[in-house]
Amino acid sequence: MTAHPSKTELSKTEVLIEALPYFQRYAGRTFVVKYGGHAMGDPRAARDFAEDIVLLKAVGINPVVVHGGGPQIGDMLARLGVESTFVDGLRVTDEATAKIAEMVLSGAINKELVGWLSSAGGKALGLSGKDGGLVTARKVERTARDPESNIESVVDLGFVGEPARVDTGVIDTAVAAGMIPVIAPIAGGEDGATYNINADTMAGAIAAALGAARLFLLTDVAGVLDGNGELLTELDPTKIARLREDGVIKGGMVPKLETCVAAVESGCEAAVVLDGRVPHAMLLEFFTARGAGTLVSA
Ligand SMILES: Nc1ncnc2c1ncn2[C@@H]1O[C@H](COP(=O)(O)OP(=O)(O)O)[C@@H](O)[C@H]1O
Ligand SMILES: CC(=O)N[C@@H](CCC(=O)OP(=O)(O)O)C(=O)O
Repeated sequence: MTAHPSKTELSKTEVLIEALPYFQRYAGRTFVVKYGGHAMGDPRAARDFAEDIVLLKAVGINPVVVHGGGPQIGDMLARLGVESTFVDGLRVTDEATAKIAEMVLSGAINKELVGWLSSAGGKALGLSGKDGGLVTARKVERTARDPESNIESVVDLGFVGEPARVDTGVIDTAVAAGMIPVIAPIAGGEDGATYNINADTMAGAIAAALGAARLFLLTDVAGVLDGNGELLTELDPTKIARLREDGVIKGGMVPKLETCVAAVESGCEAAVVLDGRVPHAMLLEFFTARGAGTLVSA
């Protein structure tokens, strides 16, 4: 006699069948996933994240992970008695801070993530922008206008960089060998200095260079919130500019949304800001019709 599947078993198959068109449509495409330092705190969430990435790889999508580590750099600087200041979500970085940022990002966090992915059954390759000439940085130039005198002056952020050139050769080689690249947002400049790059900016530049189909930014909020704390489920570049002018988008959300806009304007189908603390947030967003977080499209 044939045993009939239970209701639970059937609902499991429904989930897989619901995901089938997505597997088919995106097999062979690249997803860049940025894992923010704030989302990394919880080991359970980290394990779920690693499983999601390994599952993407298993269904034929090529995930490329770029990680942050802002809070972890902050903890290390505090332990060493060094203070940090931020301008528009960017850490003002002197030479000593750049060394510590490299140690925390390329050393501790990068290897921790590689470890989680290996435990989930993936083959991960830890890199920074320096490896294989992946990213060449240039110094970030920022100006600020004094509200009283209306005079504009240059704000020196020190060794804060942005990607000037991206050579994806090392990523292509890793992906061809079945590996998952895991990238720390540190790069060398033409001047030989080490630059600290905001991880969202790094992820956006890599997504553009790879022609990624999706950019996911995993953080510690449900997505982009309006002035009343309500989730904004869909945004475009015009709406984002308005929210920024109104002061609704501040701090760490500024580089995140600048990155989303740059990504969708350079051909990425969509960028999504998601809550990385929610179990399997990325799979839910991508493989089900329900969606989660804030979807940015052109
Ligand atoms: N409109 C907004 N909606 C949601 N978060 C916002 C908004 N404006 C500012 N933020 C801040 O941005 C933070 C996310 O950026 P950040 O701290 O850099 O995270 P991560 O380490 O994940 O990159 C949120 O925790 C929140 O404090
Ligand atoms: C220039 C700059 O601000 N660099 C960041 C790099 C890490 C980062 O971006 O981490 P999150 O994604 O966790 O915020 C920093 O020093 O904090």
